[in-house]
Parts: sequence; structure tokens; C-alpha cells
Amino acid sequence: MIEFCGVQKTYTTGNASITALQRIDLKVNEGEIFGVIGHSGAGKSTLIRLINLLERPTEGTVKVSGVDLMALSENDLRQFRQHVGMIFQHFNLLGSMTVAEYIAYAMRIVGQKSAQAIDARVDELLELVGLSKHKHKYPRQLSGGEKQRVGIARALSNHPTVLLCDEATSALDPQTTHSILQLLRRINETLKLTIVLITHEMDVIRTVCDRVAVIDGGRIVEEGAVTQVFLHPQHPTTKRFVQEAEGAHDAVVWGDNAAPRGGLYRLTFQRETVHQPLLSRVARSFAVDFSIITGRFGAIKSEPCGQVVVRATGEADQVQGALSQLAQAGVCVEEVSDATVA
Ligand SMILES: Nc1ncnc2c1ncn2[C@@H]1O[C@H](COP(=O)(O)OP(=O)(O)OP(=O)(O)O)[C@@H](O)[C@H]1O
Repeated sequence: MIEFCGVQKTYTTGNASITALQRIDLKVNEGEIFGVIGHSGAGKSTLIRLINLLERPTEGTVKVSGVDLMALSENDLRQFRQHVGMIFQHFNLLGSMTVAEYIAYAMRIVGQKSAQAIDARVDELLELVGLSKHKHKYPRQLSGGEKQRVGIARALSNHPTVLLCDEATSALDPQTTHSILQLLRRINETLKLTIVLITHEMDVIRTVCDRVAVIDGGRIVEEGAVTQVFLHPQHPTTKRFVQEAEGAHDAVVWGDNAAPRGGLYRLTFQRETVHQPLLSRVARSFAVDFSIITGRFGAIKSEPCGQVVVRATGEADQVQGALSQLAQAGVCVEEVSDATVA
């Protein structure tokens, strides 16, 4: 659906130039919610703005539905942009227009003329985003969450196939963030819209995204299904994001003398293993004790999952037997040297 191939973006200001993105190869599938996470200055905004050519790549190609954006004429680009909606951190509403006028304006500037059709679409969109009662209000009369709902309604007004979200929840409190993320999920499911969002919060990724790319210093350092990246992060930047999201403390590392006996294992429970009493069952079957050192439980999108770091004590063959049985039951078993969950 969206394809970056060897993309580089260099900004030049005066004599100085800065490379914001380097060698980006990326595919976003149709109908998925794809997240890009990175710290400030990593290149997230640049990346998302390349998808509607608000920025042009210095090298490489960006294709949407097979169309190379750089090959589009001005006229074709204008048409194309109607299929890509965008929402922003600071909502970008117009203070002089009511909610209804603002959405109608977005439809009129792309050539929609029928007042009746515009009015019907405005009502439909306000119903979709839960703002029907606020139709005639001005932005100053709305909360932050309501403003973002107006932004979403406006972005959807011309039936886009892609919705770009530029830090759309960063200005909102946690509860409002949650409700906006649930709305994005509903829109993705009901309208089959492809959503690309950028954020610096792993919790946003965990709540709504199917796949994620981690960007650091203008490069993609890790990419994959959110369950995989969240439960088994590889790159130090990804690990830091996950630990921040979990409120994790520093790693528990014992010096040689202080080290309690028994190996440390990270056990990851997903799908049906979440609901089974596997740990107590293998502890009974084998002469093994488990001490839980640390753990985290919750859901990734709608999938429940859990991860614990345990110390297993017992005879070596018994410990191996217990771990093998856990693995056979579908638990991911990894030996680790410290007790951080990520
Ligand atoms: N128009 C521009 N002109 C020159 N440099 C720019 C421009 N836009 C971005 N940059 C630089 O490119 C780099 C990446 O910026 P970008 O805004 O894409 O990062 P970001 O990850 O979105 O950061 P933030 O989360 O703080 O918005 C930064 O070093 C920034 O200073």
C-alpha cells in the first residue's frame, strides 16, 4: 500500500545540511495501523510528511498504491492528496469557523458543491466521531479531545484511503488519549482505512498498532509486529521505549558472590498459554521451584499477554525438563542474565 524504497531526506538551510532520513525501506500494508516511534529529532515527522509529499525525498521513491508520488503532475498530486487525510498534535482548527463550517470547508475546497450533500456528510462524520451535539460550536468551546475528533472528522471528509496521524494524542491527557485511540481503531476496522501514526510513546503503539518501526537518528533500527517488538525488543532504543512504557526499574544484576543459585529465565505467555496454569503444573511435575523476579501483564491491541522473569531452582535435568515442557506448551522460554522484562 505504502512503500519507501531507499529513501533519503536531506534538509539544506544556508550552508548547512542535515540528513533527517537515511536509507529507509519500509512497507505499510493495506488496512493496517502502522506506528513509527522515535525520540525527538529522530525523523518521524519527516517520514510521515513524505507520504503526502509535504516533503520530497532527496533520494529514493515513495509509492502509495503502486503510484510513484514523485512522478505525479501538480494536478494529479492535488487529486492524490484527497485520498490521504492527516491529523495533527495541535489540531489545526480554524477559530472563526464552527465545527460544521470547518468540515464543510474541507469538502468545498476539493470541489464538492452540493450544500445538501455536504450537510449530510457533515452529520454522518459528526455521528461517527461522537460530536453530533457540538455541530455549531467554535473551537474555543471544545475540549482538546473534542478538537481532535473534529480534526479526525475533517480528515475523513473526502473519503481518504490513508489517514496520517502526526503525534495526534501527544497534547491530550491519558484518558482522552485512550478514547481517541479507540476511535482510530474503530475507524480502521469499520472504514478499512490504512493508518500511519507517529509517536514517542510506546503505549500508543501497544494500544492500537499492528506493526511498528523504531526510528533512531534517521534510520529504522527495528521493525515488526507489535507483539514481537514489544515482547522481544532487540535494539537498545526499542528496549528503552518498552522499559519507559512499563515503568521498569534498573536491571537486577547480582555480583558473583551475591548471586542466588539457579538460572534466570524470561517466560512469555501469549494466546492460549495466557489462560493456562502452566507454571504451577510444571513445578508439580518436576522438582523445580520458581521465584518470580519481575513481570508484566496486559494486552497488546486486543491480545492478552504476560511476561515474567523467574529464577528456577532444582536439579539441572529437572529444570531442563520443566523448561522444555513450558516451551512445548507454547511458552517462549529465554535464558537471561538480568531480570529486566524487556
Ligand atoms: N524544514 C526543515 N529544515 C531543516 N531541518 C529540518 C527541517 N525539518 C526537520 N529538520 C531536521 O531534521 C531532523 C528530523 O526532524 P523531524 O521533525 O523529522 O524529527 P521528529 O522525530 O519528528 O522530531 P519531533 O518529535 O521533535 O517532532 C531534525 O534534526 C530537525 O532539526
